[in-house]
Amino acid sequence: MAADKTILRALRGEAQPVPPVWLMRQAGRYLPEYRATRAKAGDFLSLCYNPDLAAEVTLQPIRRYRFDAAILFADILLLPQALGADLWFVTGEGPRLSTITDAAGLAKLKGRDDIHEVLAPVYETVRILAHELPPETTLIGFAGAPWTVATYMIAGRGTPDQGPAHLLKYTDRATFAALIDLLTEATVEYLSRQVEAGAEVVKLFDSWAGSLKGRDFDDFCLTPAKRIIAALKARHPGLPVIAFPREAGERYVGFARATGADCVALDNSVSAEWAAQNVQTGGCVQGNLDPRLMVTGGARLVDETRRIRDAFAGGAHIFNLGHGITPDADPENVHLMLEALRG
Ligand SMILES: Cc1c2[nH]c(c1CCC(=O)O)Cc1[nH]c(c(CCC(=O)O)c1C)Cc1[nH]c(c(CCC(=O)O)c1C)Cc1[nH]c(c(C)c1CCC(=O)O)C2
Repeated sequence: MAADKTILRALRGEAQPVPPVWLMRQAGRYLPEYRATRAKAGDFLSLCYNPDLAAEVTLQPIRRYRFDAAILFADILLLPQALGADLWFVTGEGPRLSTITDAAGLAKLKGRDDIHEVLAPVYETVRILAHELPPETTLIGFAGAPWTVATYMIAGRGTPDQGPAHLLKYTDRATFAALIDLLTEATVEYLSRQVEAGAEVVKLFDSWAGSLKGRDFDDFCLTPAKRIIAALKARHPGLPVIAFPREAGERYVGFARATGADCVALDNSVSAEWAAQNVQTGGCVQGNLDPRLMVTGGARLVDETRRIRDAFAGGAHIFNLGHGITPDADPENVHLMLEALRG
């Protein structure tokens, strides 16, 4: 029965007349019911660590839109916190972390097996969801990819060009590489526990992959993803994995084969027509509608939705945005997109 879920069929490589659909950040500030639950929790991190409320916000977009997948409500920065970094969110600005700038800072972090006490509420959220989701809905667990998580740990915040992480990569390569290794190993443990708790698919978010070029892309995006996917599949045979090397451009070509991912998620900087010819030939793809269309709506949203659906109709495809839906999106536009996709 489970194998008949639309998302799992796509991940096995099946083309479907209407592609399954979910949205990155589908539980988020554009929904009034999310804002109400976050207010009840107090703040974003309290919401992440409250299993009942985190499960509630995960379910909200499923009730409203009947998406084919639910993504666990958590954040990629919970793992650095579990490794011992300080983490807080500044309203209207984003995340802040204590910084890792040298070997001494790295040495203070915990080991890959010492993360589970902090992350236990996340596993509990997964268990609740595995129980509460409609039987046709696939539950996706996730983690940040090592490079993207490292960029936040090194800079202590989001950065436009990931400058501090690139500098550490050149000035103290041993520390930088050791941080990537620790994150690679800890991510395997973290995702493994999510799968044991009931996640059916896992997704690796490498939001800043596009700033790695040449050999750096191989060493710090591709190779860690390959190691994580191989270790997870050894422990959980048949586990489908979605990889999102955002803004990888030409490097999307062959990424699934090189890493062992079952699906590559595309941002909206590549055209669906190009990706159908150059990426989808290697297996399932996910994406790639511009999230701005969820703000502007109208005929353009309808046309672009159908264009992307039709471009990928020859192979396996999971419909999604090219990046997360934004707080200024109109919830009605999600209905408009779903009607265009299914009609
Ligand atoms: C880089 C990154 C982060 N977190 C994540 C990424 C990778 C994907 C991407 O590139 O967007 C991933 C993430 N963050 C969140 C999820 C939950 C699942 C989902 O609905 O997609 C997922 C999968 C919730 C969240 N994570 C965050 C929110 C908004 C917080 C709030 O409610 O105030 C949500 C719903 C906060 C967050 N978390 C992060 C930042 C930079 C911010 C601040 C920016 C912002 O406010 O949008 C780190």
